[in-house]
Amino acid sequence: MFSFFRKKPAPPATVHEVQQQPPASETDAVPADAGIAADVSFAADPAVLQHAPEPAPETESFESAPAPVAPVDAAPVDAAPRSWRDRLRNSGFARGLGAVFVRNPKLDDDLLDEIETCLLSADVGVAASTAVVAGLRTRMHKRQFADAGALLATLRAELIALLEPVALPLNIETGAKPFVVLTVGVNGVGKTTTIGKLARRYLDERKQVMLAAGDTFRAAAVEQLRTWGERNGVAVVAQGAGTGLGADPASVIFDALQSAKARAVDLLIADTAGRLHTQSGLMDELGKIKRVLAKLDPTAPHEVLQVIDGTTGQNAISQVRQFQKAAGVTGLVVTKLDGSAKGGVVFALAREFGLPIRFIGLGESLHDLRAFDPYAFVDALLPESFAR
Ligand SMILES: Nc1nc2c(ncn2[C@@H]2O[C@H](COP(=O)(O)OP(=O)(O)OP(=O)(O)O)[C@@H](O)[C@H]2O)c(=O)[nH]1
Repeated sequence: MFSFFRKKPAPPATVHEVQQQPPASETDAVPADAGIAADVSFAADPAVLQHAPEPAPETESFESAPAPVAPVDAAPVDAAPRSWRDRLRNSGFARGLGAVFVRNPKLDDDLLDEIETCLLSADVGVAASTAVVAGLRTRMHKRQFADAGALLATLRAELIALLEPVALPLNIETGAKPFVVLTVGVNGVGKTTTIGKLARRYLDERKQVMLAAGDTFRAAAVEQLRTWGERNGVAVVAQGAGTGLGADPASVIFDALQSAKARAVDLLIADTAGRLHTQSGLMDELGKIKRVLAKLDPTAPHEVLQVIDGTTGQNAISQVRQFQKAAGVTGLVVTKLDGSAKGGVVFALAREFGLPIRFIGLGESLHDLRAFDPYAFVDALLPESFAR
């Protein structure tokens, strides 16, 4: 079904494989002439050569077998989005606070201790939990709450106030063309899946999107992006030979930016391999990717988006600290908040770093990557009767 082309450009330039399939139902979402399979040529460029040690593969074209279905493709595209509350139903936060308030408890220090325990066990973190409960305690001692309901209303307001400063949407309309998003994070947090969902979101906004398969460590990640790209009409730049494994990620992403610029793409989203924040060599590689991108566009990447697994708990804090140091993180995505008892990490991150939380992942469907909305998030976590 899908045609793959392996090209042998003028040596010794890198060979990257690029495919574009017009989407079955949205041909107009991506202009026909946006396809880059037919004319991609990677002319020898000193900057490319400097970062491209891979030998060029033989020229070859063949019909591929259907690619394996990646999770993001398997997700029903047009399934009706489920509510935040529905998605966060398993949150320990919601259950814990619900249990505390359901019996209309007495306004006393024990109640505040119970609330603090709920916040701590949902991974809100010591600093944020203590600050929130201390504020409630002061007001309670000043007799500012008529009943438990009034206290809960203030708790809601305090939690929203913690999150509001970080609820800053990702704005790709900055004049940068393309706007470059470099996606980073530890292994398995949901980077590749998030990229597929993000690409879909911006395709739906009629943006021309390109993906760079900079995860040259995990074959499935490259396949996942390729499959996704083929089915949605999004060009994917990857190392040309088969899996693309072992290629220099900086080189792949550099070439992707070059292609994206040549084709006036609006948004380039680059995947990177998962790495432990404690692996200093791999962390340094992110710095190299940024330096190489800056050779083509001194303002790129325009967003370094760190994906955090919302079930990670407080370890998320040290992850962000290390990635911020190595890659200058400018925004966060917190995934897997569905099915997590620990959604409180969002508050801990907000308080600790003040970094924009761009999106949160509430499930595996394409609709489940939501722009971060602190009101909807907090109301989904609090007992239903108190949500505004
Ligand atoms: N429930 C749930 N699962 C998610 C969410 N986001 C991602 N996942 C799942 O998390 C798993 C890992 O996702 P990947 O996108 O492969 O993770 P990755 O960060 O690219 O992995 P590495 O390349 O190994 O670093 C997949 O099974 C995804 O479907 C989410 O918001 N909710």
